[in-house]
Amino acid sequence: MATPHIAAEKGDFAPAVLMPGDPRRAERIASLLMPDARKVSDVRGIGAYTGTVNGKPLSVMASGMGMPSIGIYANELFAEYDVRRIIRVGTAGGLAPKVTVGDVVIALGAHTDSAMNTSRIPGIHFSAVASYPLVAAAVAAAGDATNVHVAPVVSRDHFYGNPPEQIQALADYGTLAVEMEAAALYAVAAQHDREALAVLTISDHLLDHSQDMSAQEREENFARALLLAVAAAHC
Ligand SMILES: O=P(O)(O)O[C@H]1O[C@H](CO)[C@@H](O)[C@H]1O
Ligand SMILES: O=c1cc[nH]c(=O)[nH]1
Repeated sequence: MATPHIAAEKGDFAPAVLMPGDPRRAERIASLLMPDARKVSDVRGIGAYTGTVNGKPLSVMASGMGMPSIGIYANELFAEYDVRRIIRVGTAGGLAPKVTVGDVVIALGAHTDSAMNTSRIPGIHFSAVASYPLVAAAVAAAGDATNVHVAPVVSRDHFYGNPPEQIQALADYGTLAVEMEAAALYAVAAQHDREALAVLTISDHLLDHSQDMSAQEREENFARALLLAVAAAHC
């Protein structure tokens, strides 16, 4: 049984899926975590892998970039493959002085400028929030690490051209980072009565670009976030 975007059989996916944006990061995570990983789909070059970690089943699949893309994959995984939880393992731009490059943000909620959530419930400003048990598991796995934060992020439709006054206002409201998928993921999970979380590594900083990661570093630097994501996947 296939969907328009996933060529896999029912049962090919584990109940928990780790979902980075980058297909190469997905491949890296799968080979790092799961020596027994097998590729279960490769439509559009979006590899999906299933194996086990410490004897527990896990899948890894990329989302591509942006809310429409993650919305498609999350919908198909929840609706057709009986996936119960998706944990995004992404990168994000820091937007407040409190975070630095390499820090991890557990995204408690996600503001958005996307019409995808505005149009969900007419007349309502939808609150895109993470699933509490997954947040709790990730926080517990972080222990007393000082470079792990639990806070709202903003999911934007545009990568380029963040309006400075908007970024400042978001920071004033306690928002720590900007990325492009969490708000849609949280909404799709709520729609399907499933669970979701985004664990984000700060890859660059909007206020100081001197420490920004290269494309290669963005593909490779996810070890700390991965520990928290696996804890949430298997809680
Ligand atoms: O590194 P990923 O997980 O793709 O996440 C971030 O990077 C991409 C932009 O470069 C967007 O998808 C954004 O959300
Ligand atoms: O600045 C950034 C970095 C990663 N992802 C984003 O969407 N923005």
